[in-house]
Amino acid sequence: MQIDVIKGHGSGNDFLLIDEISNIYSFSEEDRANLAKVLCNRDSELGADGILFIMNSNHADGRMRVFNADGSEASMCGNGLRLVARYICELKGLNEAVIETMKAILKVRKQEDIYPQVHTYQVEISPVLFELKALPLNLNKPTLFNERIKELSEELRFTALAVPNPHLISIVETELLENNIQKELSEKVNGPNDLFPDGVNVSFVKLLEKGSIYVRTFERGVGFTNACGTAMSASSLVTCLTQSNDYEKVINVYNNGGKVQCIVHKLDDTYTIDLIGNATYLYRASIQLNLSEATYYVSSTSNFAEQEIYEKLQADAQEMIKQTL
Ligand SMILES: N[C@@H](CCC[C@H](N)C(=O)O)C(=O)O
Repeated sequence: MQIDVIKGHGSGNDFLLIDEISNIYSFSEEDRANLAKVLCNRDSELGADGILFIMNSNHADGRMRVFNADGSEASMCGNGLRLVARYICELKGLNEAVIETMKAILKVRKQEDIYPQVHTYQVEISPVLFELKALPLNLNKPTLFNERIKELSEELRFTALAVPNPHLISIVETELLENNIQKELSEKVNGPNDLFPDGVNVSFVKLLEKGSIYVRTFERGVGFTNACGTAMSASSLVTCLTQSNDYEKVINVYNNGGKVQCIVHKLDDTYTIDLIGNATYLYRASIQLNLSEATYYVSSTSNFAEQEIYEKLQADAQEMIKQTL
């Protein structure tokens, strides 16, 4: 069969967008998982961190389903939602929209460019849940805020939250970004395990200066990615809870793929986060696919001329990381 995809990225977290609004593909659930495994394979022609299926919704302007590179489905994807926001807004001629995700209907809107000529979208990250059963995390306590998990590390402190995909966040010093600790501990908990039956995304966060943080994430179902939007949002919230940053103020979040901005809102005990950043298209591709044999080839591509401009944002972000990390 032939399918058309757009490859795009948010902060270098790259995805294949498949439009099931304009095309009738009729994928089974098994097909979706297999598509993710086959097309996202980095040794194949396309390769990506995941697939974003863009679908019609009965309750919203569109619906997003996210599959990680290993074929697992995630409840949410912040960087991916910016790409889907752009796709749906452009398809339907909107400046703002609501998009159905697995666990919530979320507001998205086109934003002022975060960097000259870089397509920029703002997406809502919500609901935010601290109850350990929401991740789930099997510890004998209701929540985990800046505390040790003895099974994982004697030294590090963690906060666990679901936004609503599961995240484990640790605020660290630079030395801890320079060794293998994050990879080693992430590999223990990334996939299903006794502590996190559904696995977890693991982020190390370094405070750079007031209003600026650096976040690196080992993602469930993928491994280290250039950036993870939900992780950067969750990390921003954790730095507000620890009083290193302020609610309602822009937090610049640097990552290995560039930079986004987060604004954390607190209303009584309810938190929501605005995630603002690029939604960059790389190219459009037509694929000839043989799913039963798990093979495909790309029959044609056409480039969007957006990456060169994005790389200026990325170079500025890398300079900031180099100077402050
Ligand atoms: N990179 C995404 C998150 C994708 C899902 C994640 N790997 C999970 O399994 O929860 C983002 O930008 O939020």
